[in-house]
Amino acid sequence: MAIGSTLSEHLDAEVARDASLADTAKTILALAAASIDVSEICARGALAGDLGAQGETNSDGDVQKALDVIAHKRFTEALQSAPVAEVASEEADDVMVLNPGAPLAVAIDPLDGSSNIAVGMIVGTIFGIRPVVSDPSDPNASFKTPGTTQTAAGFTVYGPATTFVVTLGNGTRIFTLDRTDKVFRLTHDALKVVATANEYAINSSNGRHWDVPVKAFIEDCLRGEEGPRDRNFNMRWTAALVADAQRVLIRGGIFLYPGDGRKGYEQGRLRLLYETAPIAFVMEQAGASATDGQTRILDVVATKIHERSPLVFGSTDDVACVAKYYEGRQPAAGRSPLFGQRGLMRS
Ligand SMILES: O=P(O)(O)OC[C@H]1O[C@](O)(COP(=O)(O)O)[C@@H](O)[C@@H]1O
Ligand SMILES: [Mg+2]
Ligand SMILES: [Mg+2]
Repeated sequence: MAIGSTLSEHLDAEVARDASLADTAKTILALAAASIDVSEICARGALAGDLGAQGETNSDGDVQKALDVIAHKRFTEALQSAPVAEVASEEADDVMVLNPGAPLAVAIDPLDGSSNIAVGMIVGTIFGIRPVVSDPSDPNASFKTPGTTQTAAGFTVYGPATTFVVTLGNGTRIFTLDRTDKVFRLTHDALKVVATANEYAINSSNGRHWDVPVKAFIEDCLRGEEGPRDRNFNMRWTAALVADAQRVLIRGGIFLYPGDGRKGYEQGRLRLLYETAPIAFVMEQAGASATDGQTRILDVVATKIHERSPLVFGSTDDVACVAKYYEGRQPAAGRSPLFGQRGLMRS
């Protein structure tokens, strides 16, 4: 597809390739339209009111900000006009029933990176689309399938530019909002994430709570050229998963939000259905990887809709390197005499 083509044109091409994606394509268009509206609000910043004003606590224990609620409302309204039967939103306790009998279910994080709202930094929206599973005895049945059942996934980044990142299982592409025509235009076709890079993202203020493999991995990165990884690393943490994910797609590197020792953080902070599974689908379709440390994220099945999952994603060699630490094959340099010498253990 030519650079500059619209998201609509891309979706038409995907449906021409696979007619079973027609409902998914309609749903993506509804999500994109809502993203443009939320983008307009973000672009007004403080002129749009106190978007960071605190309200109720959501089912995950996070205090909702005004923009969380606005985005939830706008996206669920938009999905009402799409072939979507059920929505699992971060900002709703239970699965919402929109159009009974429709074929699709959507998991959505309407506003990702909420702590950035009040300071005017990057935020986003994350979504995963999957087929409805009818089970009269379980209202959450559609969301209890592995991430591999997603027909599409993606995210919007409300940053200096608004971008819409999407996969329908045929590569990952980035579309950038053309504010003049109010359409998303293709700017990054069929992304291919580099196999390794010298950049990692982790909230290191949690370092003392990490488990041994993550501590060892980060210690070895910090040792730079003098450690077993033989090179120096740069660190980035935007506090918005979407922004870190877009950077990894374009520049490579690795992102980690592991489980840690804090109460309630045993499985990390991020939610499987509307954060880690969609990001994993986007990453794999761009040639990158995503794991919870032991298991490929796309193989994990949720047992409840707000379930959390550790998340490690990014350049394949770097993710494989973290997996080695989890397998105990790569302890931090200096931890054991066996691994203490530079160059003995290379990733
Ligand atoms: O505040 P922390 O622990 O650094 O966590 C930041 C992470 O939490 C999130 O903000 C969670 O998403 P929400 O803002 O949608 O709850 C991610 O975007 C981000 O990567
Ligand atoms: Mg989020
Ligand atoms: Mg959120």
